[in-house]
Amino acid sequence: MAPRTLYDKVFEDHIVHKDDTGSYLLYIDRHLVHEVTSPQAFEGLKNAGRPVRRTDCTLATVDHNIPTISRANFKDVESFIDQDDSRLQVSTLEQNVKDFDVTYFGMDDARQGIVHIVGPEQGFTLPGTTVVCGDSHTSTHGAFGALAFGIGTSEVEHVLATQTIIQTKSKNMRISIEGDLSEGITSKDLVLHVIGVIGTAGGTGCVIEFAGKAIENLSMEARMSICNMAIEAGARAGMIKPDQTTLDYVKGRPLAPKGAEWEKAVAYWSTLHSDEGAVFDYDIKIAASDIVPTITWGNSPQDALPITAKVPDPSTVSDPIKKAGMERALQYQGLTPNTPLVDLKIDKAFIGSCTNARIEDLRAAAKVAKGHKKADNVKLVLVVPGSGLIKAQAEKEGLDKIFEAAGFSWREAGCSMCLGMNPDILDPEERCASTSNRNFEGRQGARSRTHLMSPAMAAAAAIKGHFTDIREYDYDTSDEPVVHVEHDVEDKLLQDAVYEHEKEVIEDTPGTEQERLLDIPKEPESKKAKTAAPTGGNAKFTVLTGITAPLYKANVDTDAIIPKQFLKTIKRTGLKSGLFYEARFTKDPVTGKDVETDFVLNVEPYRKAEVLLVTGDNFGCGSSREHAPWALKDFGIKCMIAPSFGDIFYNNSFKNGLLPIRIPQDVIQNTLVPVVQNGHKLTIDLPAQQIRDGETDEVLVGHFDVEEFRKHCLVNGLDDIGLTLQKEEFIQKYEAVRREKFSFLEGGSKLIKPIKGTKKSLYGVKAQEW
Ligand SMILES: CC(C)[C@H](C(=O)O)[C@@H](O)C(=O)O
Ligand code: SF4
Repeated sequence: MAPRTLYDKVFEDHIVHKDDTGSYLLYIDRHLVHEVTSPQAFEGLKNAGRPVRRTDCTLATVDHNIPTISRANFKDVESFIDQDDSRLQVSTLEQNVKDFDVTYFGMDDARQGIVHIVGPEQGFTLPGTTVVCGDSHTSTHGAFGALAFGIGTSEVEHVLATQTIIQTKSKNMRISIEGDLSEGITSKDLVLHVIGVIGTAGGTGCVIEFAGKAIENLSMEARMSICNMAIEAGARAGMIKPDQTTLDYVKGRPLAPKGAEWEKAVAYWSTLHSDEGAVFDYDIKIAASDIVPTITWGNSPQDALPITAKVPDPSTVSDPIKKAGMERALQYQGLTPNTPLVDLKIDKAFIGSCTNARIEDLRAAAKVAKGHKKADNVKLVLVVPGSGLIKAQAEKEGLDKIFEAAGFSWREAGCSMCLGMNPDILDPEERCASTSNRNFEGRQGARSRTHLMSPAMAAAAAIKGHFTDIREYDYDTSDEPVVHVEHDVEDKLLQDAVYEHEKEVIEDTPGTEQERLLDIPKEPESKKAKTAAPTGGNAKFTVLTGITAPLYKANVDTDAIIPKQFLKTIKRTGLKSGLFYEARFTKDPVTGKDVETDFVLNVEPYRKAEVLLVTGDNFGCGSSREHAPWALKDFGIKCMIAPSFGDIFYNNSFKNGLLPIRIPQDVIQNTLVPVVQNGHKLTIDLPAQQIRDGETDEVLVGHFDVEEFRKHCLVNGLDDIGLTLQKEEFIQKYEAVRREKFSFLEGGSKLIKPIKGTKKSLYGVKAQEW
């Protein structure tokens, strides 16, 4: 067999079926679910009368909408969450997990947390597995050598119903970080540096394998921070080969295989690495010694600079799109060219998110904060642990006390100010030192200004009041070691989280819970997904002649297409008014009401546009929110043309009957833009794969690419789930092989036994009744 990459191996081990058009059906081992992207998926299942096919492969928690204030008096969601739409989203998930028998960590369970922190913490995420979630930062789990990627809500429904996903093979990219990182340089600096080098579209169409000595020397926490931000480099996924560090992290986790199953798993995992001579489509090498403390200045994660640099100067840039983008970012961020970054004062700091809210991150921030006070100009420093277990661990180590003494605010677990779907937001024009992963316009609140950096740098900025080079920071080393790391406390907590089922199993039956589960009969037939004939999901897309609105912008992220406040709906429709909300509306200073701007879709004749013609790369990058295509569709847009698209957005568009077309930038600019002025129409002929002048019928683009399977579904308006369920026979065959070959994956989230009745959760309140 030819040498294969890590990605090739994991991909191939999950193929359920490959069709003639080159489209694959992949089996999904682990599905994480949160409240934002699941309501419409569960509703779809209910409407079609379909069950969740593998509840053992599914694990749900709440993270985005929940307040981070103390839960000491928490009784229930209804009384605890003030914001109506947030409460509805959380309570909808609570109902759905009951209706579909999905394992769930709710707000009264110490195991609740950000979905990408909970999965690895519980050992639900395992090397060599396929992991999906309706969330772009699912790439985090690739740190274990899993193939992990974000999906849209339609795909969430598809996975819930079929335990599979339709995929095409991505390209292989390797980024090797050679040599050793310098003293004080963290994984966050490393990944920001990488994105600064390759750009936010650099990984488009690829799965990135991070390799090299600097990566191998990193802890699992640090590796997760890197893979987490692979999505910010435009990649489908990021992966790191599993090694001893991985095994040490996984072993003993509640859902990790035990006994003979562990040995079997380790034997398989040891085969998961790129073979000598494996071919990468792109092979990038970066010297670790080039990496210094790095922060972002603009509104894209690629706007990364060494902390020693100055705010960039657009007058030195010749490319007009780049120059305009830079000017816009400087204006939005309130920055003057050539100001040293260390001279920029901050208003708030945020230490948290799925990138940097793990115990190691909190320890790094506490080390900086210890013995100091936040600067007077800093109004708030939020420290938000990634999960209840991390919170408890940090408290055992006394980190909460260090933060509180420094004037920081110590919170409960959740996504918090990373995107502010809960009450944690910045006020307009506030500048924030943030350990999160996105600095898009409006990300942390309307007109907020975000700068991304490592936990140590964010804490240092909070203490000094301005951005600070951590290498020059004056640590307080007067006392005993700043953080006394008690690893056994963490281990104990994890064990506590499973003590119930372990006791039960060991007493009842020989062997582990997992081995026992292998003997239980398959799910009753009545619970199996029904093999329904494909139903018409979307309107058919054949030939469209429509007004085409030009949009002269690059890197339009899905936060810009539909901001966070519109994600709180539990429906797929009604999003028209939220489309490009920040660009389309401004607040009247007197009445406070929304007033339309001169944004292209507010101007006649483009109010009736059916095609969006984008001149810059990477349209729809960032978050996996399917609300972006839903909003476009609601507005009346049916087709988007751009030089390139964010991967998840591209996928989501097809699922909703929209056609995204990739056309080279020079053709867009020189051939299409001149034609579409003043409402002149374009004809998009999908069967012929051509773009013509909508009025003269002159051929403008003789051929555009679209994958055969996607075209077939669009032209016939087909529903993917119906089509996949016709492959039931193949899915069952795969499952039979899986039970044998990957027996250590059986049981999954069903190995978690709820903490019942007399047992108290770490918050002193009763855990969920099952
Ligand atoms: C809400 C969810 C769809 C989104 C994502 O996919 O990333 C969120 O987690 C984010 O970070 O913007
Ligand atoms: S990026 Fe932020 S909002 Fe998205 S999952 Fe991570 S913490 Fe939550």
